[in-house]
Parts: sequence; structure tokens; C-alpha cells
Amino acid sequence: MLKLLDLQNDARSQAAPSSEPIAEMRGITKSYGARRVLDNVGLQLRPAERVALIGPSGSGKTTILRLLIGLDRPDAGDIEIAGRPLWPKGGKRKPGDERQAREVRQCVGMVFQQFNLFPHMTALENVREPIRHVLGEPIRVANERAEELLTQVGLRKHLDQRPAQLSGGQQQRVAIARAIGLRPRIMLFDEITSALDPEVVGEVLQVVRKLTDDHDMAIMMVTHEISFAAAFADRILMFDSGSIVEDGPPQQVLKEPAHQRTRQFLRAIIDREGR
Ligand SMILES: Nc1ncnc2c1ncn2[C@@H]1O[C@H](COP(=O)(O)OP(=O)(O)OP(=O)(O)O)[C@@H](O)[C@H]1O
Repeated sequence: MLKLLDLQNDARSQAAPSSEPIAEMRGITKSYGARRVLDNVGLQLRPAERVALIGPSGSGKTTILRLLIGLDRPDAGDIEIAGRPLWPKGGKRKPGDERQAREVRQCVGMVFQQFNLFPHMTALENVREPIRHVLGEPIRVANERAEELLTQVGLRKHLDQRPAQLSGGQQQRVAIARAIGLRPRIMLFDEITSALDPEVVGEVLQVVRKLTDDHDMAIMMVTHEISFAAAFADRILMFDSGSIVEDGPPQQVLKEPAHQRTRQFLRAIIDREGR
């Protein structure tokens, strides 16, 4: 359907289809008050797989990421990360449950639309301190790793600057370096370019591409950058009203969508972007 997309998906060693999922959701239902936001959603993410979540505003994409990192709890259904339940199953809470949940969540990192950096810390400290305090690395090791990551995202000259001294694109690059510094097995990106000026969107997406190529991890990304999703993702999930209505490789979902709502959604993007 799309002429807007030149579906150039780089050759990359992709997840073996037979590998065990690194994350799995089954029968997930979630409501906020009377509003049902997700309705019996199931999905799997395989190691090193890159999945883009697209769909209209309010269709439940961010809620999926929040559930996967344990910021929200589903009303019904199961979530497993690396083969372990994110939430202990039913019944009374047992000693050790919290520790298990913490350990499971440590497999997952997330970058948000708003960069959420600590304003009183420098770029280096923002990346270094979680490595020290979450991973328990000595300061020398944490410092080295933080410097290396900030160099990889092009901020070698900005190590000692605080967030207020950095542009939005630079702050987001610090946030990406910080999340990757914790060596998650799964990275979640939630509309990480939406708060940025259009001219720096490309540079931030390039950083995502480079860092995720260098650090082996599975990725789930909510994005409105459809061309980027087409080039970056192995698989695209289209959400509509709390359900997944398409699930397939970019070629299939973007060029031959099965669902009328997907065609409308993509058409609206083409019209908006004037392509
Ligand atoms: N904490 C909350 N309390 C109440 N309603 C919420 C909460 N979080 C999300 N919602 C509602 O749930 C619905 C789905 O939200 P969600 O953020 O998952 O959608 P989305 O597909 O990511 O949308 P967008 O593309 O606009 O970010 C929306 O109607 C939203 O208003």
C-alpha cells in the first residue's frame, strides 16, 4: 500500500524463530476505571528481536510497555520475563516475592518521551550512578562504562554538563546511554523522539540503531516514525482499541495490511507527512 516507505531493512542476525521468548504476555486485560485499555492481549518477544508498536493515540501501546517493565500490573493475564513470572501468581505474598520481582525487572530497561534525567547530576553521573547503585559496580568500573557509553552517543565533550545545559536531543542520548548502561536484555522505547525538534530526531534514532546493534538485546519500541520502524524492526504490531490487529514483518504490515483500520491509520500518516 505504501509508496512512502522504501522498505530497506538492514541485513542483521535476527532472532531465531525457534528461540524461547525473552518476554511473553498472555491474556492481558487492563482497565483504568471503567475504561478497558487492553483486551485479552497476547504477545511474544524473542531474544534480539526488534518489534515496533504502532497505532492510533490511546490504543494501548504505552500501557503494554508499562506492564512489561512492571510499572503497572495487569487486571488479568500473565507476564513472563526470561521465563519467570513478573508478578507472583495469586494467593498470599511470600517472603522473597519482592526480590524476585526486582530481579526480573532488572532484565528490562526503558527510555521515555520525557528524558527523566536527574537535573542536579551531570551527564556522566546520570549514566554512572545507576551502574553503581543498581548493578553494584565499583565507581571506577561504573565511571569507565559511563564514559564509554556517552562517547558512543557522541557526548564525549559534554560529560560534565547538567541536563539544563544540554539540548533535548542530547538529553535523550544521555537517557539512552543510561538505560543501556544497566545491560538490560530487553529495551523499551516509548515515543522517544516525540518531544524533540524535528531536526534532531534523525540523530537520536541513529544512536538507537548504533547502540542496539552494539549491545545485543531485544527491543520493543512505540513510535510514530513509521519509516524508521520499517527500516529498524523485524516485526510490527498494530494496535487498535486495546487489541493487536496486525502482527508481521514491515513489508507485510505496511504494504499489505490485512485490516481496514491499519490502512486508514497509514493513510493518515501519509497525508500528514505529505509524502
Ligand atoms: N494511569 C492512567 N489512568 C487513567 N487512564 C489511563 C492511564 N494510563 C493510560 N490511560 C488511558 O488508557 C488509554 C491507553 O493509553 P496508552 O497511553 O496506552 O495509549 P497509546 O496507544 O500509547 O497512546 P499515545 O500514542 O497517545 O501515547 C488512553 O485512553 C489513556 O488515556
